[in-house]
Amino acid sequence: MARAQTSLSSTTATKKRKSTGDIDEGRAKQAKQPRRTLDTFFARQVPVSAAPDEETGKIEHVSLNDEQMRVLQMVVDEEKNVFFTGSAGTGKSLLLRAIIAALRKKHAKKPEVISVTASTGMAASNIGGVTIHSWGAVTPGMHDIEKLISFIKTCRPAHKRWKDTKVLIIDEVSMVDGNLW
Ligand SMILES: Nc1ncnc2c1ncn2[C@@H]1O[C@H](COP(=O)(O)OP(=O)(O)OP(=O)(O)O)[C@@H](O)[C@H]1O
Repeated sequence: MARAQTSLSSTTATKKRKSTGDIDEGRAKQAKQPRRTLDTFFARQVPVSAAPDEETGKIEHVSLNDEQMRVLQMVVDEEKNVFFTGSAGTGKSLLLRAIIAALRKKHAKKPEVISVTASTGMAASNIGGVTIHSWGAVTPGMHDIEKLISFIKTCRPAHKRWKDTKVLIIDEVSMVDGNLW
């Protein structure tokens, strides 16, 4: 329900912006800001990496809810293998951006240990990453794992990425071939 309202208001804002200019542009900007409740006002703020359509370099700070914060801790502090999912609009993308920001901060001296990928180009561009296939020289449809590994070894940049990476993020992982992962 909340998600439906969010997309409805942003669609309306876009239409209005075309016809009436500055005032509605301001409203559209306001609508994009997350709402702050009393609880979130006192909660710990964490940085999130900027969404690709936002100004570059801008670091936004948000208050994660308890569940989001727990997942962030499991990934960043406890270094666990985590699969998180949820219904539309439950805050997965925002959490992922917070995780990426926290990992980049933690591994600031060795940025190559973090790889940000997704199963599709669209999902990858939303988090400032690349497709898992181009990142890892993974040939779609190649089901023979031994062959695939031999192929990856011939592709030096991809092979290096596989070896250097300590944290591999895959957004929309459910769309990745189940034989591979
Ligand atoms: N902790 C939070 N504080 C404030 N706003 C939040 C928080 N978590 C999520 N939101 C807001 O809720 C909206 C939906 O979040 P988000 O896009 O991350 O959900 P999602 O689960 O990725 O949705 P979808 O599956 O549809 O892509 C966004 O506007 C986001 O800014």
